[in-house]
This record gives sequence, structure tokens and C-alpha cells, in this order.
Amino acid sequence: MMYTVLLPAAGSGKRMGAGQNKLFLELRQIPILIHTLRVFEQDSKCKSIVLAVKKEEQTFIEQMLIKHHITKVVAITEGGAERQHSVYACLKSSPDQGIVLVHDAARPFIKQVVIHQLVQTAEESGAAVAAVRAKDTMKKVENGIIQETVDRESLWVIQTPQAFQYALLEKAERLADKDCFLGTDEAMLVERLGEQVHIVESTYDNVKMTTKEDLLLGEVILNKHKQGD
Ligand SMILES: Nc1ccn([C@@H]2O[C@H](COP(=O)(O)OP(=O)(O)OP(=O)(O)O)[C@@H](O)[C@H]2O)c(=O)n1
Ligand SMILES: C[C@](O)(CO)[C@H](O)COP(=O)(O)O
Repeated sequence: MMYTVLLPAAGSGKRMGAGQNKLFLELRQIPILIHTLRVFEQDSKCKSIVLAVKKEEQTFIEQMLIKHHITKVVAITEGGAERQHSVYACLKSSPDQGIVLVHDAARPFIKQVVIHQLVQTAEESGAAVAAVRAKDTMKKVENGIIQETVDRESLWVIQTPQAFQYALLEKAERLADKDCFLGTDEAMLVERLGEQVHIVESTYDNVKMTTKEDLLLGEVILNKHKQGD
């Protein structure tokens, strides 16, 4: 099954503190945004890419796409104040009403095998998200005091990509927008409709480039991938 990927890239990178959109920072001389785009450019099952960007960054990004031979971007739309708004803007520009995959442009290390499993699961069941098992002991804390230890067996750390049948995501985004509900991922919007969202086990190296430490980790992951891992 072919899919379209929606890539929100209109953030500010405040936690990275680089004074610019963190997606323009380079890992091995290639911008993070291009590392992410290359995954989908090279995936024969990806038919198109829709990007949400800041208006003032659009020309720069268009030049970047040409320089790095990225050909699958079919629409570039203006992002919104929050990530969710940027994803919704992408969805409205999607030429494809089959399976859509939402992926943070800030996660450059996603593996094709995980993407394909997500697409297949979403095709069969409607919605699927990438996730890894929680590794640490997890506790609920209020005012600095532990309230309880949460059973780790049932806890997963949620990532992107998140894959959906178009009609389901469209309904979830539309209703969230109408209700002014803001979620931190798309699964939350679908969950509030009472629909099931399936987990696809991902890898711990699908990290989101969020703070400076992640850049060091990113270089290590790139080296690991270069050695065929
Ligand atoms: N209004 C926004 C906010 C975020 N994003 C995108 O959503 C992804 C995940 O967001 P996050 O890691 O939070 O990025 P930033 O918002 O850039 O970072 P910060 O929260 O530290 O400012 C990134 O690819 C980012 O560009 C977006 O398109 N529009
Ligand atoms: C969507 C996400 O990447 C899943 O882990 C995450 O929720 C984005 O959150 P952020 O607050 O924008 O970092």
C-alpha cells in the first residue's frame, strides 16, 4: 500500500536554543530536515510528501529541496502556532485520501520497516502509532511527592510516525479544531473519538532532535546506521 507523509516542519526549536529552526542544523554536513526527507524520498511506497513550514522560511526550504534533489514534495503549506495546527494544515493540502502518515520532521532516524508496518496496520485497522516500551521505573508524582509506582508493563513511549486512514484523521482533526482541543500527538485526537489506535513497536534510536544533547546522540546513530545497523 502506498502512502502520503505529512511532515510538520514549522517549529521554532526553542528547547534546542540554536536561535534558528533546529531542522536547519546539520548532522554530518546535512540539515536534519533533509535527513528526514531522504527517508521518504528513498521509500518506493511513499508517493508524496506534504510539508508545513513557516512563511518566512518557505523560500529557503524550497532552495534546500532543489539542492538536495528532493522530488516528492507535492505541497508546501503554512504551519500554525502549534504542531497540531501545522499537521492539520498539511492534511488539508494532502492530494491523497488513502493512508496518511504524520511524522515529525525532527525525527530523522525512522526505519522503513517500521513505516511499512504502520501503513499496513493502519490499512487494516484505521490507526497505528510507533512506540517503544518504557525502560525506566515510572512513578506518578504530585508536588514533588511520589503518589504511586505505575506498572511499567503497560507503559509505552509514543513516537511518530503515526499512520491513519485519511477519513479518520480528517474527522479527528476537524472535531479537535471545533472543540479547541489541543493534543500533543494525533493519536490523542483519534482516541477522543473512541476509536482504537494500535501500537507498532519502533526503535529507541527514532529520537526527536529536541535539545542539544540529541545532536550528539544523532551523530552516534548516523555512524551506527552507516555501519549497516
Ligand atoms: N507550530 C509548530 C510546532 C512544531 N512543528 C513541528 O513539529 C515537530 C515536533 O515538534 P517539536 O520537536 O516540539 O519542535 P519545535 O516546536 O521546533 O521545538 P520546541 O517545542 O522546542 O520549540 C517538529 O518537526 C516541528 O518543526 C510545527 O510544524 N509547527
Ligand atoms: C508527537 C510526538 O513526537 C510524540 O512523541 C510528541 O508528542 C511531540 O511533542 P512535542 O511537545 O511537540 O515535543
